[in-house]
Amino acid sequence: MRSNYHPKPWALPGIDPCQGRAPGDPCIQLLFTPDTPEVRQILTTVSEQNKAREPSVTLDFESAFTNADITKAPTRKMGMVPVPNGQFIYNYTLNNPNSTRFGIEFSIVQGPPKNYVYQTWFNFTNSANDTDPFGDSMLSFTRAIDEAIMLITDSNTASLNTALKDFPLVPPTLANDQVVSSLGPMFFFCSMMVIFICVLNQIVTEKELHLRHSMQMMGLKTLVYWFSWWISNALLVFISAVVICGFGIAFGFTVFKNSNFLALLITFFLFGMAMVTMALWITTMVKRSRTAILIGIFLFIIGLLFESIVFSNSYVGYIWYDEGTTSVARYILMFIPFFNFGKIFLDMSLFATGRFDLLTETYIPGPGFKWNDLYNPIPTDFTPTYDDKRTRHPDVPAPIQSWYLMLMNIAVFVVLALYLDQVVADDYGNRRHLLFFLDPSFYGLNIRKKLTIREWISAQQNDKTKRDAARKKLNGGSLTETEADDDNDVKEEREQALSADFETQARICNLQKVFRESQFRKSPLDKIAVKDLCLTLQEGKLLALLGQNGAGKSTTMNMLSGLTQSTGGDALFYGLSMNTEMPQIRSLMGVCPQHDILFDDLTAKEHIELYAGLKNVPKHDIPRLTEERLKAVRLWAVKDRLSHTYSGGMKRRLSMVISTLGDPKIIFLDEPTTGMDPTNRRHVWSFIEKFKQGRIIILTTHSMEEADILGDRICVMAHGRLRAIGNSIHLKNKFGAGYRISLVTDPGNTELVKSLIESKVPGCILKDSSAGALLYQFPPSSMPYIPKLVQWLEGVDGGSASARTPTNRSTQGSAANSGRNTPLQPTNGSSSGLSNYGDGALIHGYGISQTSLEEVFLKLIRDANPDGYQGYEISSKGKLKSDEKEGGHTQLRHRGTN
Ligand SMILES: Nc1ncnc2c1ncn2[C@@H]1O[C@H](COP(=O)(O)OP(=O)(O)OP(=O)(O)O)[C@@H](O)[C@H]1O
Repeated sequence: MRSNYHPKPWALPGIDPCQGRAPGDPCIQLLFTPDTPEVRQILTTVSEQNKAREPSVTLDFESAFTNADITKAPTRKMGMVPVPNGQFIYNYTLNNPNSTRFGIEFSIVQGPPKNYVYQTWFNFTNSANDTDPFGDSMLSFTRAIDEAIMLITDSNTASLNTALKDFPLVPPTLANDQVVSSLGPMFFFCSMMVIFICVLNQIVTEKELHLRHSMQMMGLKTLVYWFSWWISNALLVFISAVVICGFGIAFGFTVFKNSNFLALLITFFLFGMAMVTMALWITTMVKRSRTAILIGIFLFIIGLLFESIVFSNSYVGYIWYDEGTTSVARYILMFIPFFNFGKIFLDMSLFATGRFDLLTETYIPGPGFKWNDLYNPIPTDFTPTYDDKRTRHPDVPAPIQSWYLMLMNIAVFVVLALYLDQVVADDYGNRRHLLFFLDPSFYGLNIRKKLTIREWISAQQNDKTKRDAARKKLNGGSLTETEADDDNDVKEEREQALSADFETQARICNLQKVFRESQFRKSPLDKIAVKDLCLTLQEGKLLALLGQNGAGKSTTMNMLSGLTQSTGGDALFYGLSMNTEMPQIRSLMGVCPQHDILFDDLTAKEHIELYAGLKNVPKHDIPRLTEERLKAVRLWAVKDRLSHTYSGGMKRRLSMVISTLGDPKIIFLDEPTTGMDPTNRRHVWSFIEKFKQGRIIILTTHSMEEADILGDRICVMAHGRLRAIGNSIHLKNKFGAGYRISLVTDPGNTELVKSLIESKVPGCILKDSSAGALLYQFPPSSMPYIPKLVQWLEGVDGGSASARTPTNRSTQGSAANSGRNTPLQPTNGSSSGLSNYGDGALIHGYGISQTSLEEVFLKLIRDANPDGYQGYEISSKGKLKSDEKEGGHTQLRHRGTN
């Protein structure tokens, strides 16, 4: 602050000029009453005296105001205006704040002695026309009046009696409207932001839980998905807009009472919809719900500050339209819905409630917001002359512009949401080309020629040749594994899949999936999850897909079910190509994905109704279907419980049932029985077994028992490649170690028994011999000798060994006939017997077992991982731990295997 130790005197100036709200605006210099000759004489003297002091100020008499002029603001600079009385001065300055510089009311007592009593009205505010009694402006005025009185009268006999009074200020009764108009944008913004954050969270959670994918696999179209979100929220936004307007009116806020209801409703609705659409757009770029909520809160805070600071009054609210503010800021802000909302709500508040002028501390009442005001530029104030062009903000656009901008916001966000939804990679790595919209197939126009099966196969082969060449180049001229290394069955399967003459309902040709290290270039480090898979699939047959963790089973299922795009190859289902006709395939398809994709807040019954609806199941069939399917998997009793209260196994069963809705011809079951207890698992098996008639089913599992029982054909994958294929018996015979027989004899007869066995079964291998207990392994080459040996052991060939018929006879015969074991009566293919024919019997007991599917699986996995497979527990030397060997049969503990 400036110090002033030696203040200097200065001459008091004359009466300074009046001023309107803005420089040059109309104003009144003086309102005076009563209009008597004596008063006019005093004021004429004042005017003349002042000319010398302030030549720029002309204090001429104007024509008198009548009571009818009480609300008429000045339309030009006026001098001294006679008014009817002091009350008029009060009312006039209240109705037209800051328009008048001074008021004066004389009550001259004629005497003697003569007493000049007068009261001066002044404007005790900080803005235009401020004439506070402590400033020189007020002092000059009273000096001028007193001087004039002294000049025209005998100062020895007359006396002066002066009083001061300030102009009336804002009536405090309208304070609540001031709160609404200044805090309104903030408050109503908050209510819409709640919906915004909810939408963000719900959609991203749905994405995170893959619920959307599941619905899409069940036939939900992308546009329908977005539209359903948009329309359901439109309803919510409409209800909340009605509630907000209703509350505003019920609480009697002027901004609501004095505004056109429809205009208000549309404003809130458009703002809500713009925010909802903005949320839809943001969800396309966010994968985790936590991130979505953080973004929502961030925008909420920014918006709140914006509304509370920027749009709380017209000084800052219209700053964007000032000449000094760069228009770039305004153009950017136009894309933010809460900017557009804040602007129009401020406009409405100004029209409806007027405004509280912070600088002048004056309440300026508004005329109300009518429909037509949407098209009127914003007035600078709401004096009765606000229709006058000069009193309007020249650059502030009419309120309707905010509606147009919010509609523009909605359109832009819709386009962005739909576009980014296609080009931003999802959790499965799916994304379309940046220019996907130029492809006619995107619009359902299939201009590609439908290929014959021969052409299709040839296209797949050409494609593979190119891929191989590219990979060879990338790997420095070699391919790590080729088809030549494949097992014979796998080769045969490939030939069938690639033969146009082989008739089958579905075939997979050279299917490949590469997960890229980099989005931009190929690299030797790219993960080949599935490599040139060729398979044939037949109706009524279930194909069980086995493989270690990370073998590529789920990726295969995901590609076939359209969840992930393949990076090479194709599949044909009933003549429809997976790559180009997935929407048609989806209508034939049912999927039970690896992870349950259920809505927490829906019951089992509601899930079935939802998905049956998506699958176009006739409405009248749904109740019957619900009962039949839920009973089949034993969920009928809990059909009305919310799915989040279900156990893991129950959820799995529900997912399984969902995959069977809509009578699909192709069903993908990814580990359908994970987490189920043995009883329920058997129910599900039974259901699958019945359901597979006339359908193609592909099932992945880690349960060898399940594959053994359900699989008409079993294939084993490792490192994305098919390693073996065939029915259970075929695989056991081909890859198993053959049979194992354990015998118990007297220790003294050990050598005799050994020589007998070895003579009966050439090529058998003694694995263990201790204290009369012998363990033999018979390789597949010795299979022809096994029946004879068993007869000998049973004593039915008249030999010396004797044992009673095993109580737990193998079902191998029937299994061999059908190519697999009987469902629901699983067997490990073993039998056992116990000699009890007295002390003379050579063999006291024996047990026989065939290699299990698990052993076959483990062998194949070991062969595929010569250096040890990290998915299994291995010792430091890379050998299996000894405590994991059971009864001579190697048992591997598989991580994550049920
Ligand atoms: N989105 C992805 N990005 C990168 N690599 C992936 C992706 N999804 C899968 N993979 C890789 O692809 C390989 C095959 O995975 P997949 O899920 O198909 O195996 P799986 O046989 O189903 O295994 P599990 O039995 O554990 O379910 C794995 O090495 C995995 O790490």
